[in-house]
Amino acid sequence: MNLHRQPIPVEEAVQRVMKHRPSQKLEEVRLEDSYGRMLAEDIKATHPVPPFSKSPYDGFALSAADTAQASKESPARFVVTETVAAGHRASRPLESGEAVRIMTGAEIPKGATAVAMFEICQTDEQANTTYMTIKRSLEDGQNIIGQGTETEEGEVLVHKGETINPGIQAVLATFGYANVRVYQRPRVGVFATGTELLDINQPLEPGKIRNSNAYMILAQIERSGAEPIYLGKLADDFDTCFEAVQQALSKVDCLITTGGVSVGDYDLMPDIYEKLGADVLFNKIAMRPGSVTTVAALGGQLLFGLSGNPSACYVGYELYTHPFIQGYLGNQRVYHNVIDAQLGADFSKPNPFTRFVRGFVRYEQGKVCVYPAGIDKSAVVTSLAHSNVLIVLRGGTRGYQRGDVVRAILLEDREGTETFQLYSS
Ligand SMILES: Nc1nc2c(c(=O)[nH]1)N[C@H]1C(S)=C(S)[C@@H](COP(=O)(O)OP(=O)(O)OC[C@H]3O[C@@H](n4cnc5c(N)ncnc54)[C@H](O)[C@@H]3O)O[C@H]1N2
Ligand code: MOO
Ligand SMILES: [Mg+2]
Repeated sequence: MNLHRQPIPVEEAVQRVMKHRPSQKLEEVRLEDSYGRMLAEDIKATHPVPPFSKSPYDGFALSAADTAQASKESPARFVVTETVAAGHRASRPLESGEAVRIMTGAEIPKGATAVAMFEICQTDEQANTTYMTIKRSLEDGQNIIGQGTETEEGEVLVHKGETINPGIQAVLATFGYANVRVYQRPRVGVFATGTELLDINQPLEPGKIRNSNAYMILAQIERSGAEPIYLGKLADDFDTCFEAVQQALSKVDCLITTGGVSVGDYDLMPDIYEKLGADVLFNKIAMRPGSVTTVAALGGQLLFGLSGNPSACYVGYELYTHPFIQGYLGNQRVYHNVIDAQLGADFSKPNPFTRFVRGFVRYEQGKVCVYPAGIDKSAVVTSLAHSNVLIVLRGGTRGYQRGDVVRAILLEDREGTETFQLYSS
């Protein structure tokens, strides 16, 4: 066991991971299963929108020229020839002096150049004929949504690499994309290691704790847009762990383990990487928490050895595993977005290494503030419950005061950013 590991800067660790940027695979999914997936094709308008000129109101379609002289004193009078509901078409073109009763969304009949809303029209019946009178003039094109006025055929509306949101799903449906090409979600395996771990449905026993990290990581993987595969928990026994890890590699795109990466007698991951012949990219980072986060590469696959301490595990995932997963997903903006924000509370602990404080955002009188979410210790789990940012406190600083401007990494923002920038400058 090498007790003297050389810590590398966070940026360097991120770079070493991203050098292994994976290639993407495509698949087709049904439109109803596409929410949150990343588009692998540009989406073009396959027809104009709207595909035909239509009425935006319930009213009467008529020729605007017929209303040119209409006034209170001498209203224009029309014969109502028929009623056209949405989904139907007029039986014949309109002639001068005729109006068609038309409903919102129905196609404008030939010969009509405007629509008068019901509210400005009067109707009356005479000898089985319905008449409509109007006391004001209309302009050509008034109250008509013209064919193609929203979008012309051939226009690229959504680009490859965009994440499908409800609006994109509506656009896809508009153009009849029953299936859509997206980037495959990588299958990310998760093992929790530790003889002390109980399943979540087991009662507490002396010296044991429930396995919380696995469930946290499964949700983090989901939040990153990948497919989590829970592979179970492993006792700290070398042969068991080695076999399990080796076998898992053939079933997943990349593998996360939690626990066993430090220098303890039962921290087995370093020896497992060695026996696998994996290339350890780093095993010590100048950061808190998560300094022992270890990443190894084996034949194009990455093995993320996250810490067992819950907060360290959480931070290690967001800094290193999240951007790597974005690579699989075809996302150009692989890193979490960052903002400058005011620190909402004093943070008096000195920061020998760059510190990633789990916190949350508040908007206060137009200002964006970030607050530490609770006890700032690597071994703490409860403060994670209210965390949606990592507050970045520079290494080599003696503490921060409320009101200081700090950087915060946004964990729940979907936008992302192309460059990894920990500090403003
Ligand atoms: N002599 C040294 N000791 C330690 C060092 C060091 O540099 N020298 N580093 C400390 C730091 S920093 C951290 S962080 C931890 C990292 O430990 P490991 O990643 O090896 O993790 P374990 O030892 O397996 O477990 C640590 C802690 O976390 C709990 N744990 C583990 N798995 C889970 C789980 N799935 N759910 C909930 N909690 C879990 C475990 O019970 C331990 O309490 O090492 C320090 N030691
Ligand atoms: O990796 Mo430990 O969390 O640095 O405290
Ligand atoms: Mg340990």
